[in-house]
Amino acid sequence: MSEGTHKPSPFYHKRTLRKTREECEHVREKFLQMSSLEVSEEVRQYLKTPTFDNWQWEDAEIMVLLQVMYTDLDFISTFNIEPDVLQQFLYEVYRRYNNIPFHNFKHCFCVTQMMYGLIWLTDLRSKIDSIDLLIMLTSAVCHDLDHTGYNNAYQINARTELALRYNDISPLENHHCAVAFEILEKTESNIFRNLPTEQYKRIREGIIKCILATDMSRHTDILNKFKAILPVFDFGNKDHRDVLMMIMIKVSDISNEARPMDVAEPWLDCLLQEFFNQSDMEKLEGLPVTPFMDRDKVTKPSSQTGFIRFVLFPLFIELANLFPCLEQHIIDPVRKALDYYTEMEKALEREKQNRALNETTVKTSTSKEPDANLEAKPASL
Ligand SMILES: Nc1nc2c(ncn2[C@@H]2O[C@H](COP(=O)(O)O)[C@@H](O)[C@H]2O)c(=O)[nH]1
Ligand SMILES: [Zn+2]
Repeated sequence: MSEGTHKPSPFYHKRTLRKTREECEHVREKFLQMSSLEVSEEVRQYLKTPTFDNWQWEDAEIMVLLQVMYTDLDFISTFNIEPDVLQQFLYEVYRRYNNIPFHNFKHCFCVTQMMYGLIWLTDLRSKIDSIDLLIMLTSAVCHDLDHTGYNNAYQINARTELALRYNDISPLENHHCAVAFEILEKTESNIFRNLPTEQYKRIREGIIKCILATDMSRHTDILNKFKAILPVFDFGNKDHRDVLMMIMIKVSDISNEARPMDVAEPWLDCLLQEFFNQSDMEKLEGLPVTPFMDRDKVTKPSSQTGFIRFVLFPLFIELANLFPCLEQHIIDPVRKALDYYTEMEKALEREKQNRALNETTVKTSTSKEPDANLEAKPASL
């Protein structure tokens, strides 16, 4: 579309994404009923592992599980968080994740659950202050609030309200963060309301840093910073801790392939569904089409093999350099996923070649048909 005529409504995508009031109220009631029930020790332990299967749990149960994380990391007692305020916070968070294929409340849960698992697996409680752990967990909970299913490239190219508001600088991540603090501005959902101003300031600064770090356009920059400090890493150094916190939210954010195959693969289907929705919209609106989202070019294996080789491994390996115990939990499963998608890629390639071969055979045989007819004609002709 030409300049000037292209004017997508900034609220174009907002009509159908939002959860309805009825849906929210229904989940809230269930959550409140369930939250008084005791979660078993078996589930509490399972919740600390990257093998946790999110697909077995409905949204109200997921809210209870998030509550368990705050409780079992002792945040309730350490930061004097009232149970009803935590419940209201979690409800507001649930309400403000949209009904979209990938960046939804279940993604929020998975990222938070991975962060929670990493905290336990690395015994991080013995290495850094609780306040940093609180920042990490809460950042994970809030990191994609009100995601519309269209990435930053789209926001910028379509000149959406978010891109305008944030001057094309990480529009989504800035928005997720702003929504988080909108929730925290309300007294009834401010889980930090009993903290002294200085602590609140530190938490706010930390959450902003962590959420903004999830913009993948900053990936290489953040990873290089981490690599540079790794040989002299010091848990007592605030600058080092800040980079580690950013790395850990990044790892958690893109960690689906570190999960068992039957948990991870449906997530890829959801991601591709969201990618394809975006590229369809880009085509419809005459915007540049994001190549890795184009349904005419991308397959499941082609999407994953490159992502695993060039994004996941380089990132996960560095975190495992600091915490060698993570190798078996996040590197080994990703290696398996790479094998799985490499095989799938080969199978698809074979299928494509066979199809091409069949088409050539059909073409050759049909192009021979007139000759055959001719041959069948009487010699006198
Ligand atoms: N091809 C794949 N891309 C992935 C996968 N997991 C994540 N991603 C990409 O990274 C960003 C993560 O940031 P978020 O804050 O938006 O969640 C996501 O949007 C994808 O573009 C994956 O398994 N394969
Ligand atoms: Zn995310």
